[in-house]
Amino acid sequence: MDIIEKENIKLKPKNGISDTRPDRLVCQDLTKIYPTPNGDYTVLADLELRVKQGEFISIIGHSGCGKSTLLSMIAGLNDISAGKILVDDEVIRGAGPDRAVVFQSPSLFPWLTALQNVLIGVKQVFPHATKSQKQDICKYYLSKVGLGNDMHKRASELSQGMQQRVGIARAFALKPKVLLLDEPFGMLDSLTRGELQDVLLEVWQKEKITALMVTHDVDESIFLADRVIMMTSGPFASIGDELAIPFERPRDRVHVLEHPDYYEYRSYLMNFLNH
Ligand SMILES: Nc1ncnc2c1ncn2[C@@H]1O[C@H](COP(=O)(O)OP(=O)(O)OP(=O)(O)O)[C@@H](O)[C@H]1O
Repeated sequence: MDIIEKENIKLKPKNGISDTRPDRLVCQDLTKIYPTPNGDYTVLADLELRVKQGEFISIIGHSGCGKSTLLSMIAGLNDISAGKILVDDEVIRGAGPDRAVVFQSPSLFPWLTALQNVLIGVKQVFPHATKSQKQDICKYYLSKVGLGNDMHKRASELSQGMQQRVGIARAFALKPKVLLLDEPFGMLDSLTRGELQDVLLEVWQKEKITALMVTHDVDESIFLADRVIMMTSGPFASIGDELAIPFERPRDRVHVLEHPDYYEYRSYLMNFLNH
């Protein structure tokens, strides 16, 4: 028996922990076909995924396997070729405020302040709230991400890390049912990346929004998630395996790194990616 098999046997029972929370998000037989000049390209085929209310999922897989395609279909920004996506048992049709997205680059309006940038979405999602209620929602989340003193600065005056903090505040301020994060820290230096992972976890811990995050970083996937989903390589990609991460919450980076099971989880994921 080689090391991988041993690790599989040790880890599998932990994946069997029963979770009685209802499903928030379900992908059924999800297929995505892109037409290309050389014919149809089936990126995802018959993908099945169930995510519980309040669960934090990380999605890892090789470059080009279809992670962003999956996320953009859940966001309603990319057509579904076959199958369906349900949020709280209702089939989604296009984008909606119940699903907020944080992209790698937050695409803020540079001439508007951080507060004004967050307000744009809040005005659309809460049209009946008073002006001060809308402002309070934005200020609350901007403070939560550490921009309490910088919310009146124009986006063009903010560092990349600060802009991504605005992106996170903007997503949470919409009070979505599902938060979709597509490599949100991919462009940041490792120190800022760690800081924003902590910020994200802190706000998520309070709000318990169902979250799906695409990442290339195995350590990030473990630190943040309740469950890491491993996608097979495309074409015809789907979910190849999954790993439950039962570390207690709230999580502390040092405790997670020192946990006796940490390197077992890490090598399980690395083995998947390397085979
Ligand atoms: N609009 C499109 N038309 C045709 N092919 C596309 C289109 N968008 C993506 N693809 C292809 O679909 C595949 C999956 O792309 P996707 O961006 O979803 O992968 P990914 O896993 O997120 O990649 P990465 O990790 O590098 O960001 C790739 O082969 C890509 O070239």
